Amino acid sequence: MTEIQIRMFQIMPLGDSGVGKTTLLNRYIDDSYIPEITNTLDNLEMSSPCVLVGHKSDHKHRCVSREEAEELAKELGVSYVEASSVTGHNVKEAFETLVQQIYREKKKQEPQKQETGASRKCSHCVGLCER
Ligand SMILES: Nc1nc2c(ncn2[C@@H]2O[C@H](COP(=O)(O)OP(=O)(O)OP(=O)(O)O)[C@@H](O)[C@H]2O)c(=O)[nH]1
Repeated sequence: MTEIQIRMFQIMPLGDSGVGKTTLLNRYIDDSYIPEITNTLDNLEMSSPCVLVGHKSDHKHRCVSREEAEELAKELGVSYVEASSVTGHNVKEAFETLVQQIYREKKKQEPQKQETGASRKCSHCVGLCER
């Protein structure tokens, strides 16, 4: 019988107010876009694993060039993905890139541990099923 492992991760979108954290999550979770969303967060700090998302890639006018953003991602040592909650472009990829990084980190932290059967860590937001 095929063994299925379920891992649960907590993730957190970070960024200035209005960059589109809520809409990005909505697009990923519900595949929906609701443009009028009230502000939900002020500033927060957090450590890696992290993916830098160049959001609103559908926008006609860029605030930051791809080169600048890629340079920043390199400095920070994180992956860079350009995405849009309006069109859904690369939204899935952004979250999957993050989950892959989390998974790699966990593997590094637990190199000896062989898990069998279902394993459950903490709840919220994203679950990854491996076959
Ligand atoms: N063009 C474009 N606009 C977007 C996109 N995503 C969000 N927006 C716009 O940006 C606004 C802010 O989006 P939110 O998701 O509320 O931003 P937030 O980062 O959660 O904001 P806070 O709650 O203040 O932290 C939305 O009302 C949309 O008008 C996108 O992919 N493309």
